[in-house]
Amino acid sequence: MTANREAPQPGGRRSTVRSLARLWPYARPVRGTLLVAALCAVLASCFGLVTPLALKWIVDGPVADRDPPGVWLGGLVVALLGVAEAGLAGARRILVAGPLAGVEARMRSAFYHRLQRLPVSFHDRWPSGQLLSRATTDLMLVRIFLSFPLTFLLANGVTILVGFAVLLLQKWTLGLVLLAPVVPLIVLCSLFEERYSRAARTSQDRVGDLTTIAEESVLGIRVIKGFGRHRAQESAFARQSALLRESELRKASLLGRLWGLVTALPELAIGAALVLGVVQVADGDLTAGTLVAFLSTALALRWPVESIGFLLAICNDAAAATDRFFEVMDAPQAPPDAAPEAGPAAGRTGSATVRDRGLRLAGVEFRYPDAPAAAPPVLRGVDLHIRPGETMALVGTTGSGKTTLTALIPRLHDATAGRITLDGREITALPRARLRELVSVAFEEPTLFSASAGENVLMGAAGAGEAELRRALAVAQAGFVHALPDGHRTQVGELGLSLSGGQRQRLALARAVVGSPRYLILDDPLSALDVHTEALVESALREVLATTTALVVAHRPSTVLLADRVALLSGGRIAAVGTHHELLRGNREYASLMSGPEHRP
Ligand SMILES: Nc1ncnc2c1ncn2[C@@H]1O[C@H](COP(=O)(O)OP(=O)(O)OP(=O)(O)O)[C@@H](O)[C@H]1O
Repeated sequence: MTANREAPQPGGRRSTVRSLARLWPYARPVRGTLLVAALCAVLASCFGLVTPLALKWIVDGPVADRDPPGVWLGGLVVALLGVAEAGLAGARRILVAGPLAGVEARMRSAFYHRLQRLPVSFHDRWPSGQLLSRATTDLMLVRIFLSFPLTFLLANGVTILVGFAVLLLQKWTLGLVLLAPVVPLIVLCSLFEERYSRAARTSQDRVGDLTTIAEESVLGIRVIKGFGRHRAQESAFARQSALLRESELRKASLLGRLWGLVTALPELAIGAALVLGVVQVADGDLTAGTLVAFLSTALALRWPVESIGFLLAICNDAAAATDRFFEVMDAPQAPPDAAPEAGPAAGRTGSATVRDRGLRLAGVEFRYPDAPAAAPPVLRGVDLHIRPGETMALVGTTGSGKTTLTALIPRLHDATAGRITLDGREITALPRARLRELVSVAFEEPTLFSASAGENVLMGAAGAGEAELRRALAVAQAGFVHALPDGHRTQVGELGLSLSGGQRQRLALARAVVGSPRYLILDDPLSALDVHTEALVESALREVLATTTALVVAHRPSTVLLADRVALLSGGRIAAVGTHHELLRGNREYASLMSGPEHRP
């Protein structure tokens, strides 16, 4: 059980700066704070650079003149500079912490909002771990970038420029010696950036794959235990974990090598400047104080220069995270709702001619977006009319497209051709919210949420209250809810796994009927019930079905008998429509499906 769906891979070489620039709309509201924080960092660095000048003054002044009060004064100035530097660094951190946590939270909300609105076909394609890791680890990397490297790249850049200006002013010959490593460092950094950005992307994609395996293992723990697959699952996890470790080590090795060179080259230059400086002092071309100040300034520039390596690394991690974030944010959304119609008829479905009323599918074709080009559509030329108040059973072999067809009516997928109308009105012309008020669905797999049993049911209809909840629970024969410790307020646990399959199915059914929808779509709603409960649910459902127009996917005669007519789906088309008995007598495929191959006309 490893991730078999793959998130789309990025194509081509990307630019770190262009990727990071896309964060601007999210960072914009806190730009003032970021600017003040950057100023604090620049000021702190500048104080660090003033300290060597104070040292020069102490060495060439009070020390040379043997003036103890002067030395004390100099010491006090140096101490105050240090305190100011530390205070500014602390202030910067405090300033950015709150606003940037806000940026991260806003990005996460925007991401979640987007996920909720992306079409089902997107979620069919993307592994859940890839989405989870983008919403968590990647956004954390983005916050780290905004709070640390963004300001420090600016502050360190300014510090390096000011520092070198001071060095050149103090003694330009020695300054040039220190500038010698600049060109090799630029070449090294650009080589590093190219390689590290690829490694960062690989690593973050692997975090997503690992998250998918972990999530599947937790959700599928019953299957894993039931089939004794924990060792196989563990080795799948270990393999993915090893891949992640490998890419993390690659990142560490690239950063280690860069850091080594970024540290060594300036150290060599400082060593050379020291030797040259001492010779110049001996020759009387330079004062000892200037040499001390020069070397102190050079040493104060060590951190801004050495930090370039890991600041670049964090920038690349954040750029990969930003790309991954926007891959989801840029994914095409479901087409927008049609513009609302003006006038009193807007939003109503009741103005149809008698012929059009009810649910009608005309020439409907559907192909999954990721199906191979050569594969035939799952549904083609589907024509079906369910009259108002009628219940139609949909029967077909497994994989014939029944679930696919039911998904087209609430527009979980859009038909690739043909028309679906409710009381003569095309579903694509209805706002989705209105469509989903009119059409209610109980899926074959009854998904529940970490909420109370009652809240799970009431999700089926906005504004429904206690009375509707009780009625829906009664219809779905879900009276077991009242016997739970807190009645319908009892939490049902993640995915409802604390309930039996039949109990989950009855809650899902209650959710579908709670809003007394005008159209009801039930995908094999009774499959997990025992014969006794099934009979009870069926008799209650008959009452609900009498007041709605319903399409019920059925595998068993008992479910089919709830329907007025039956449609047989075969080869992607509606092959026959009639009553259960008519089809049983006249259609060999139907008879075989309902009763086994021995039941032939
Ligand atoms: N998300 C998807 N992407 C691509 N193909 C899909 C997808 N979902 C289903 N299919 C394919 O569409 C076809 C119809 O599937 P569907 O689930 O509609 O069948 P069904 O009649 O409901 O089957 P069952 O009775 O077993 O529930 C199958 O061949 C299936 O492999």
